[in-house]
Amino acid sequence: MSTTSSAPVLKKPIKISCIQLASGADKDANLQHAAAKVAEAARSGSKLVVLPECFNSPYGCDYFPQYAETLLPSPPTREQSPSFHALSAMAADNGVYLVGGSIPELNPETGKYYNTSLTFGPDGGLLGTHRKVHLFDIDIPGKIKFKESDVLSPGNKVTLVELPEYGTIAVAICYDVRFPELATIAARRGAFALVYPGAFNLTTGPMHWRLLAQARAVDNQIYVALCSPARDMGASYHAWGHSLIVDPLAKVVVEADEHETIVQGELVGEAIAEARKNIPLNSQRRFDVYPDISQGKISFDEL
Ligand SMILES: NC(=O)CC(=O)C(=O)O
Repeated sequence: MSTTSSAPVLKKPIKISCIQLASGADKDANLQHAAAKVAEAARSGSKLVVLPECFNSPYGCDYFPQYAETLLPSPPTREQSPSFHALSAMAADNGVYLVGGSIPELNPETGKYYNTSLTFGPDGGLLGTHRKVHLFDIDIPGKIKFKESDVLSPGNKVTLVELPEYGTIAVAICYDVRFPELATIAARRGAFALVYPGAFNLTTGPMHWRLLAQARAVDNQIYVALCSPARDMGASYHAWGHSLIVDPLAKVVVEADEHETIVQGELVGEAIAEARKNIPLNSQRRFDVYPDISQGKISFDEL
């Protein structure tokens, strides 16, 4: 049988905002627009703000090299990464934790590109970096073919980010949501929320976007937030939108349509505790029958 931690995973309520940002090809304009929206979310009381995958560029393999920024050595200069500095300022100016969507990254030493999410604290300091672990390589004939691995390299860590007054969140990106192991490891290591900047599309979005958010929530009895770009039918990739927040019982708290908007919810520790008390999965696991995947050799980006 398993052991259960009785420690609260969320110390006090926190309001989260997922900004379903409308962005285009102009990076500077995207950064300015994101800053205005983060300020709007903060004014409404959110202390945890999330931006979408590739929030400052179009999404697609053709765009990654063109928009890539250099993040290492950290901190990068403004010339190396204008987005790093813009995100740090958005967090500090508004006193919020900011999961800064994702940006294309170039590691100049290896020449490899990544899809990378940066999380900043209310003082503007970098708290965590997640490189998309599972690359979006799919081929659904007649519908969508996408091969991130043509350009990108995968990250190799589970990313847990500590928000000192609140607890720990896990950050991963889009396709990562399809892999329950990563979510379960993060939850068993104490995360109160799984936060995924993501950009599903008009084929996979209606099939799986909400389902996957609810699946990760019900598996792990914690909150799940998915933050998409707004849909732009003039872009080469048509994002599904539908940013949403799901509670620890897998109920959809709020879900957007496809247009630019901010979806918000209050995350409370009692909801996690109650879900886990009423349906006590954590004390019923059978690690004598199957292994505990949260133990053993795991690569963490844990700050
Ligand atoms: N864009 C992604 O990374 C993933 C996606 O669209 C899907 O899994 O579907």
